[in-house]
Amino acid sequence: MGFRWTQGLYAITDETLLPDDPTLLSACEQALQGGLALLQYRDKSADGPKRWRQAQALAALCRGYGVPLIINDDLELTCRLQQKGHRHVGLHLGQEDGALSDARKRLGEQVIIGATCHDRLDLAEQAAREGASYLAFGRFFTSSTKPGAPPADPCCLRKAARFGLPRVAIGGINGENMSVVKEAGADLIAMVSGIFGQENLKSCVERLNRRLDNRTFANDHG
Ligand SMILES: Cc1ncc(COP(=O)(O)OP(=O)(O)O)c(N)n1
Ligand SMILES: Cc1nc(C(=O)O)sc1CCOP(=O)(O)O
Ligand SMILES: [Mg+2]
Repeated sequence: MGFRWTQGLYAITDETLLPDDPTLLSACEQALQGGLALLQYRDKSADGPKRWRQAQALAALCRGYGVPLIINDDLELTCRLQQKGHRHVGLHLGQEDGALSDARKRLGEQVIIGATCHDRLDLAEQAAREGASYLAFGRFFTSSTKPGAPPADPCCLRKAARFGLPRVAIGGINGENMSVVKEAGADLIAMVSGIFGQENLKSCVERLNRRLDNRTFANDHG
């Protein structure tokens, strides 16, 4: 199965917006129907059994849509899914989440591993050297999901083109402001509340995709 994941919308789950299994799975399925490049499972709780159950369900769901599932923070969970045969599962690591080089050794060369770089090119350079598959920059706008994330200027996206890796923009992005990061060079647009905080998720994601593809940012009210 081939996955084309290097451009487009990157939806990230949130345990407050999607508090139980049916809500989580139904919302993710609708978003996948609308067209995602990547889906990230982000659950900051310490409930291991819940995380394992939900991650397995999302991995099965994503496989049906040909979309990679990225696990936030948790190398062990990613390894367990890999051992279960889920070859389309990857990992996202922040600066406090363990060494990217160790994760790359454990997971192998083919697995998608993303790295948080804030707005720092030195962190991006290190992540690229250690084998990152994509580089994530942000936060670009005020984020209700993670208000304390350090702010970033969109110009870091353009400068990061030198690493030759897909660039992810994150933080407070929605249909109204995503043109700013897209025009600055973002390949993937990551959203929590810009997707999972909305109604009618399939049509919401379709609308976001139309805006991205057609670059009809200012006039698209559809
Ligand atoms: C695509 C993407 N970019 C950045 C982050 C943030 O990761 P991190 O800094 O580790 O913060 P937490 O998400 O763990 O709170 C991300 N998860 N995904
Ligand atoms: C998880 C996360 N990381 C960020 C960073 O800047 O590294 S901002 C963020 C929250 C993104 O949620 P929303 O799209 O609702 O703002
Ligand atoms: Mg993290």
